[in-house]
Amino acid sequence: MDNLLLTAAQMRALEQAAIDSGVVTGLELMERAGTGAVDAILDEWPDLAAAPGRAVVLCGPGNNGGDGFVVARVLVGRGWDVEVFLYGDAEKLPPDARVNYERWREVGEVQTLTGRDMDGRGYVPDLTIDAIFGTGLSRTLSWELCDAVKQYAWTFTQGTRVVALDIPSGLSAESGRRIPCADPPEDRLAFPTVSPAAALAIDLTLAFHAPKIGHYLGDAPADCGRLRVVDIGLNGGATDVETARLVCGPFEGVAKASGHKYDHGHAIVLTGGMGLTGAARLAARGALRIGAGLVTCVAPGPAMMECAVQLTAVMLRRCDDAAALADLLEDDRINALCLGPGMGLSDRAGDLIDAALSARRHIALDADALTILAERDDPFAMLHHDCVLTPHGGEFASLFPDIAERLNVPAMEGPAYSKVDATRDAADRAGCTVLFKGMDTVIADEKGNARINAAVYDRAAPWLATAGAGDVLAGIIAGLLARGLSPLDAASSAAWLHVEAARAFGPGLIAEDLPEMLPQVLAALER
Ligand SMILES: NC(=O)C1=CN([C@@H]2O[C@H](COP(=O)(O)OP(=O)(O)OC[C@H]3O[C@@H](n4cnc5c(N)ncnc54)[C@H](OP(=O)(O)O)[C@@H]3O)[C@@H](O)[C@H]2O)[C@@H](O)CC1
Ligand SMILES: [K+]
Repeated sequence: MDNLLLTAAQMRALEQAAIDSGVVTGLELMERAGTGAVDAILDEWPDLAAAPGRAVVLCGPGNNGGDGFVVARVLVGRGWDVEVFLYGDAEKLPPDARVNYERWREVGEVQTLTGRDMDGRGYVPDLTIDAIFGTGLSRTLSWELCDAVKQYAWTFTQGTRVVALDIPSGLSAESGRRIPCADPPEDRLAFPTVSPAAALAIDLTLAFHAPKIGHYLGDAPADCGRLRVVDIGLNGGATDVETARLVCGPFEGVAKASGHKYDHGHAIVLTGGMGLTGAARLAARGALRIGAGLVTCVAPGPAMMECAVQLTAVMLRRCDDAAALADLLEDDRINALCLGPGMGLSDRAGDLIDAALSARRHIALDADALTILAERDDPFAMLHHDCVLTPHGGEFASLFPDIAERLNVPAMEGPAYSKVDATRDAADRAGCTVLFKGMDTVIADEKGNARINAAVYDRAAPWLATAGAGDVLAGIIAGLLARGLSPLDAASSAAWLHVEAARAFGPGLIAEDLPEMLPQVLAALER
């Protein structure tokens, strides 16, 4: 289950296609955006609807600024007192924005958005509208703009509701990251520049038509405040360019159909040595709770007793070396493996990984398995398209150093390289599905499909940052692979369920709780 997210270029293409087809003009879309924004704001804060107040609208040089002029005019029409500032040259506004600039000029003044005078208005507005940049931001922001917005924000953000039109100004609609501000002049070096997106402390972001990919990545969830979508009457989201989708639920196959236990697969989880089996046992519990028919922990001799006293429904087999694992995998009912949690970095662990990869099963590779691969000359030589790699940021940088470097350099111009691009490139190189963890988990496969499982906005799950949570995720993936989901669907569903389990438990969560919350999460899906 998923929802389409758009790049800035796709949004422009949709808009252009609608305009070219003659069903709507750009001016009508801008009117709908501005009117829809005011409706959404007054719906969000009924006190503002009940008593019109004072607003400040900060407009920029493109169509986002045009939306701002519409908002200003509509607010005045509803009894508001509005001041408008423009960053840029009114003569150079694009045509639709220019029309709305002129319409606004019939209603009120336009002041210049500079550092001067921004901090001395003599009142605190009830509402501030950020309409400086939208999806067209394409390069480093000038110091003068950043300074002006900072001065305004420092004086007024306490007490004013701040709303960003489409996306907070300064954020890339592709990467969700802040595009840097230019360095200050020599005599202002002591005054740090701050991105308008951060300085304004935005309470609400109103995305027009659909969320953009950047709304769910990088700095955006912290900078956007709440995120709402404003319908501007554009049809659908179909584009001919591959894009990313937001994971909004588990994929087909997670709900359990009737059948014998072997119809639901047999997952095995390789443990570490004595004293190091906890991570694998957590993973195994996740695999079993998500419905794998059978789950077996596979442990070396010295760790057998430790596992035996802890496991009941999860089965246990001894396996001392790669040859023993290869023998075990002669049983073709074993259809999925989980490798890595607590496995250690020994040569034995490396040999076990090779034996597993040679046996061509569905395999979730996590933690130590990723570290072992990253140390190899060719980490991806033995991977195949039934594998899922689940790196966090550090593991991703070890496995794909050049891709991580490209992702981490500040984006000076658009469209910015995003975590979606990076994960897609990583999956292409690895030849399998990659799940790049974070609050903005991105899942991509080797065919170019990409999805975002966002634990942000009203799905925030801060309690997931706890030891062992990643091991459970790897186990849930292995369980879903055993049940026959494709690597992309297994990884996406697992990421979604993992966040839902954390949210269902709430504060105080520890990793052991995650598998135990899955029945409740699954039951809620059936209601
Ligand atoms: N698509 C749709 O369906 C609809 C879109 N709508 C709205 O339009 C918005 C997109 O409009 P947009 O393309 O004009 O982009 P926007 O962000 O306003 O500004 C770009 C301008 O800024 C300039 N510029 C760029 N970077 C800069 C910098 N660092 N410093 C200084 N200047 C910089 C750039 O100049 P240039 O690069 O051309 O030199 C250009 O002039 C979208 O977010 C939504 O709000 C709605 O009306 C409803 C329908
Ligand atoms: K904006």
